[in-house]
This record gives sequence, structure tokens and C-alpha cells, in this order.
Amino acid sequence: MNSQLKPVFTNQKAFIPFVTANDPNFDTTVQNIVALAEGGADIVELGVPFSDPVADGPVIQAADLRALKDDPDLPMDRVFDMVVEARKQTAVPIAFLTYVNIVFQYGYDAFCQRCAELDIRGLVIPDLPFEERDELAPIAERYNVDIIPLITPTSGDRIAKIAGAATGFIYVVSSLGVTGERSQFNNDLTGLIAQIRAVTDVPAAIGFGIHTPEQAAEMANIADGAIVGSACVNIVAEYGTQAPAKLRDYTRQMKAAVSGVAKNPAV
Ligand SMILES: O=P(O)(O)OC[C@@H](O)[C@@H](O)c1c[nH]c2ccccc12
Repeated sequence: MNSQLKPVFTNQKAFIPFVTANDPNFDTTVQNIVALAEGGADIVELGVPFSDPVADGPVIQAADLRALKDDPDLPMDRVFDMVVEARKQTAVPIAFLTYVNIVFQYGYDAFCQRCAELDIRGLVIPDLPFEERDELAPIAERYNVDIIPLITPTSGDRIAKIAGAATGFIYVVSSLGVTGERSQFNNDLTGLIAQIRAVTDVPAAIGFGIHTPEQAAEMANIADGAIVGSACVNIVAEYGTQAPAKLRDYTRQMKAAVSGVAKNPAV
């Protein structure tokens, strides 16, 4: 398969921020995507709001509530439309974070086709177990959409199988539990990354808990990139429609950190 996300990691460490679509509204989401791109995001992870986000902690749960407050049945096409608008201003790679039921309801084929049309090149589906991806995977592959697998500190002897089948990049979960800022990570992330690298050259980015530039630099040092959700969502919660400029600044800082610029300031 001809992955369009894998090349993002060539010769650089990636910074991958996350925001929830429609939080707090349609237009701000469009501007948030553009601002993240302007700040230097290598991939924007866009969360599809969901009423029962079981893998998410309080910060992203609250974002889902804000996103769904005016329309609890927010149609997936509204979310696609936000990308349509963003695409008028940016070609930044975009991946969706979505629970599987949303994709299933829309129809696997129609969903992947729409993603391809909008140049959405990856799907992170936290409740899609590896063993159940067989139905979706061939369809996603037909449209050149990567299914980004999650590997956790407890994936154990499934790591080789999961990593071996991965395209795009691998989402390495830094520590057990739900999404949200943390001060400590699993103490053998280096070992986990080594196990992945033993079976594949597909890049691995670490997410869950990262919020400071120092943490992002540390994770980018171990892996190929850092994914940051709750910290971005906190900015949206605090600044609302004024969030885009703040997200742009934060992304600049975090991208500089993963690039090593913060440690070795350019002269
Ligand atoms: O919020 P954090 O701790 O920075 O973690 C990233 C995360 O938010 C984003 O990738 C994400 C949002 N919802 C998810 C559900 C499962 C896995 C990952 C996610």
C-alpha cells in the first residue's frame, strides 16, 4: 500500500496535535485545523465527537460534550464538511480519531471513499481490536487510507503481529489508562519501541499524557514523533473561538521541541 503518512516522518520528528471536531463549533474547528498546520503540525489528528468515548479522560470527554451540545446526532457529513473548508486553506495531512461505530454506521466503503476524497490519510480507531480489523482493512487499503494501530505497554506478544501489519505509523500509548495529561510515563518505552523497530520500519509516534515541550522532546528522542491531545483540547476549552492563535503558538513551541530546536537554539 502506498502510505501517505509514512513519508511525513522522513528525516524529521513529527508533532501530531489533536483537537475534537465541532468543539466549540464548526468555524472554530476549521480555523483550528488551519492554525495547527500554520504552527507546524506534521499531521493533524481530528477527533470525531462521540457520545461514549471510552478511551478518553475527562478533558476529551468534555470536548465531546461541547461538540455535541447543539446536536447530539451531529452527522458525520458535518465533520467531513469541516475538512472540506479546511482543505481550502491547508494541505496538512489529517488523520481521524474515531470510534468504530461511527465508521460502521456511515458504511466502511463510503467512509473511506470520503476520506480519500478529502485527503484524510489515516484512521485511529481505539475500539477496533486488531483481530476485528479484517473487514475494514482491505477497504481502507483500496482507498490508500492507513489504519493506525495502537500498541500499548501491555500489548506483549501481540506487538510483532500488530506492528508487522501496520502502515502509515504506529500509535504507541505511553502508559495505561485513558487520555489526559500525565507527569510520568511507562518506564520502558524505549524497550517497547525497540520491539516495534525489530519487526517494521513503519514509524512510531508516542501519545497519551504529553503536554510540555520537555516531554515532547523526550518522546521524540525515543520515537519518531509525539502526539498531544488533551493539552490542545484544554486550550480550546479555555479560549473558545479565540483558540486558533493560541493553538498556533503552542504548536510552534512543541514542534520546535520535538525537532530539538529548544535544546539547541538556532543562532
Ligand atoms: O490526550 P492525550 O493524553 O494527549 O492523548 C492523545 C489523545 O488525546 C488523542 O490521540 C486521542 C484522543 N482520543 C483518543 C482515544 C484513544 C486514543 C487516542 C486518543
